[in-house]
Amino acid sequence: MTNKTKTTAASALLGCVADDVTGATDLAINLAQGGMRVIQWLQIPTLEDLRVHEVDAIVVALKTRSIAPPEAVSQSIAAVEVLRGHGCRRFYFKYCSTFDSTERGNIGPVAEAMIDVLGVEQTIFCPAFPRAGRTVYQGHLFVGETLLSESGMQNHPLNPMQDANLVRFLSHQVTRSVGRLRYQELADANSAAGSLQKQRRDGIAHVVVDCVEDSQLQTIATAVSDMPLVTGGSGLARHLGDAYRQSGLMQNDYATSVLQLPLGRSLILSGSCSQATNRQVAKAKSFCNTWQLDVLEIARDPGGYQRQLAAWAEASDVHRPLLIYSTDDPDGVRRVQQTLGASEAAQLIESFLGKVAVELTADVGVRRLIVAGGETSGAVVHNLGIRALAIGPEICAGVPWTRSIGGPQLAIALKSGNFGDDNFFHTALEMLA
Ligand SMILES: Nc1ncnc2c1ncn2[C@@H]1O[C@H](COP(=O)(O)OP(=O)(O)OP(=O)(O)O)[C@@H](O)[C@H]1O
Ligand SMILES: O=C(O)[C@@H](O)C(=O)CO
Repeated sequence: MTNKTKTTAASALLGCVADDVTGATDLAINLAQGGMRVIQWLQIPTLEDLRVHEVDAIVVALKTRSIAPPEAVSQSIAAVEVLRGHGCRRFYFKYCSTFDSTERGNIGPVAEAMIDVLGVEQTIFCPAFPRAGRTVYQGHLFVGETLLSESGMQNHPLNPMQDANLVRFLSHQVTRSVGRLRYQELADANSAAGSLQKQRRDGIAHVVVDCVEDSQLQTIATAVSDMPLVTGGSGLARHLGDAYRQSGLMQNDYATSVLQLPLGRSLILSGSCSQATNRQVAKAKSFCNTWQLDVLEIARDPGGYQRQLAAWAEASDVHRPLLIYSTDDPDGVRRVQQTLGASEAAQLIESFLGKVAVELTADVGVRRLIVAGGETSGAVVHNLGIRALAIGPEICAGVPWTRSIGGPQLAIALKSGNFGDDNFFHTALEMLA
């Protein structure tokens, strides 16, 4: 992405709407690695905003994964309208590679509303991201070697995933029929495109796509390059640049940006309760000043608790990163939820971590910020008033360092709950050392 301010940037080809902030960053780095220039907005931009940055792909990060379906639909469509108004000709709806949703939505309702507003007959559902261990076979989603519903995601605090059969699960969320693009049809792009076409003729609007390896993502990207709307995780996005170049929609292949990232103290805020984040937090305790949030105490006296935490941060060793977390195992989460209610607890923690981010960047000199968890990240960037992100180098599959545009000058890494190996936090901070 160029940083030059222009008033007449050409229209971006691809307009993307992501249902959470870490998912959007994951999408952005994958598009960038496919040779596209990308900007990520943290709220719906204005047409004026979009004229300033010359890019090939615009990613709009919403926080619609866990809200009521009508509200998710209305925000997503508002984003699509701006992207279409800007001149985008291809659209991408990004959700989690673990298909995070409930029987009511929001993946199905949002995709269906996008189908309607864009006037298309069909879209695909491709959560697969083999490089991050997400594969789909016979319509079933796997995390590593395990079915989604046995992967730990069945205990998710907001959207427990208890059915790995995506055709069945998606069917509960949509009004039109759901089909499959089968493993056997992925031998080449023509065979995949042929199957999609046949299903389109048969009136199948939603097609769940099998995919167990990266080369199949390439095949799928080529097969769908003429589809106005695709939906999925971020794996497919890595191959869209090539597919669009092959079909003549894009000419250039851009290298990923080298970003100047600010110097200052490091802070890790973790609100994800995924198995991966639990392991990463456990590892990070050895090199961080560490504070585990007492959620019930926050509920009792949020102001007093925040003052205690700020005093601790102020007094702590400036050479060690700060680690503040509500991350807990399923029993700990259950105890909190039984007392406060699941969504009340979530909102309380998110808003508290958002305020902590504001206070510690303003008062303690934090300039490098890592946030774990999509909902948590959404709350933190909104509290900080950051408008957009420039995408930098990749830390691990799906997680880049980024630089804030608007709000405080920060290097920020937004980590999806399930991403990264056990040493993720250390690796991320070492990259900036
Ligand atoms: N100890 C806790 N008890 C109850 N709820 C918690 C606790 N800690 C965090 N939460 C809530 O759980 C939710 C975790 O969602 P979040 O999206 O941040 O992480 P994730 O789902 O693991 O990540 P991703 O969406 O990137 O996969 C947040 O709303 C958070 O506030
Ligand atoms: O697709 C993924 O797994 C992530 O980008 C994500 O959305 C997790 O919240």
